[in-house]
Amino acid sequence: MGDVRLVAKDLEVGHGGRPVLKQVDLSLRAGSITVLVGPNGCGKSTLLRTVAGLLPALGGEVRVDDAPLGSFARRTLSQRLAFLPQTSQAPAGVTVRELVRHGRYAHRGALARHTADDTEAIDWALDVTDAAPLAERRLDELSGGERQRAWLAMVLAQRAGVLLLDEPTTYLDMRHQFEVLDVVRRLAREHGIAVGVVLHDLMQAAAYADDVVVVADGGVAAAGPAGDVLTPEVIERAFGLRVSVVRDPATGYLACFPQRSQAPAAS
Ligand SMILES: Nc1ncnc2c1ncn2[C@@H]1O[C@H](COP(=O)(O)OP(=O)(O)OP(=O)(O)O)[C@@H](O)[C@H]1O
Repeated sequence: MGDVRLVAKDLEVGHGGRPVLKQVDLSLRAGSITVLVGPNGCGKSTLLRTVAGLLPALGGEVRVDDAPLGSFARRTLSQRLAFLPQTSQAPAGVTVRELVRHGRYAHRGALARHTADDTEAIDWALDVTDAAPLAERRLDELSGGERQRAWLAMVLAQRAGVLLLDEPTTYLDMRHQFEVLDVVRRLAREHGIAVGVVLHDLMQAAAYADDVVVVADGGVAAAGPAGDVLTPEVIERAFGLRVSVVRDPATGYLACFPQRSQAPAAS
């Protein structure tokens, strides 16, 4: 198992001093994907934004590469940790390459000249997200899936060891959802990035997670390896939904199926 890149201990998160989640422990390891799941409004985004340093913690601590989150200046933190929020806005008319170049501001500042390192990081980020053919296209002319790959390329160009993604598959069709998650898995496996990702779809969580954190009822309801955590009991407790969990013999991936009260119509 890879080194711990980000750790949260006894973390309390919330808004305006009002707690949403308490006693959260979380570890993100190099080369590993940790998926946060939980019902709507349970606090997944609040947790991710707090560990990204965008919301103040109400209690407990977050450490990145073994240093307190608060000890980093914004730019040095961006070199270690990249965060892609649920929705992002770009200036009108910006091209994909210009957007991805923004990811390098963490390293160079907005006004500094670009170096060969920057060009290499931008080309790598475009390449690994299959966004290179889109590089000169305007972001506002792309499909939702193409645009999402461009945003992902932008955060990758930061070349951070920790990648936090808040529902990166929203608005994507099934093929593009899996394409984006395949890219994320490749980043973890081949580049040793520690990934923390919020996903709504339990099928995707089961297929891509090394570890799962189930957030519900004001805290962490269960956490650990996907195969241990994604059980019918845990899912029913957290989501109020009865499911069957099976392992696909062809791929070895876990899959969750809702149990319906009515049998499917005969074909
Ligand atoms: N900026 C804010 N100010 C005050 N309360 C907020 C703010 N953002 C979120 N909340 C509240 O915090 C709680 C957790 O919201 P959060 O967005 O973290 O949940 P979530 O699990 O990510 O939800 P979803 O699955 O619907 O995206 C909710 O009760 C929400 O209303």
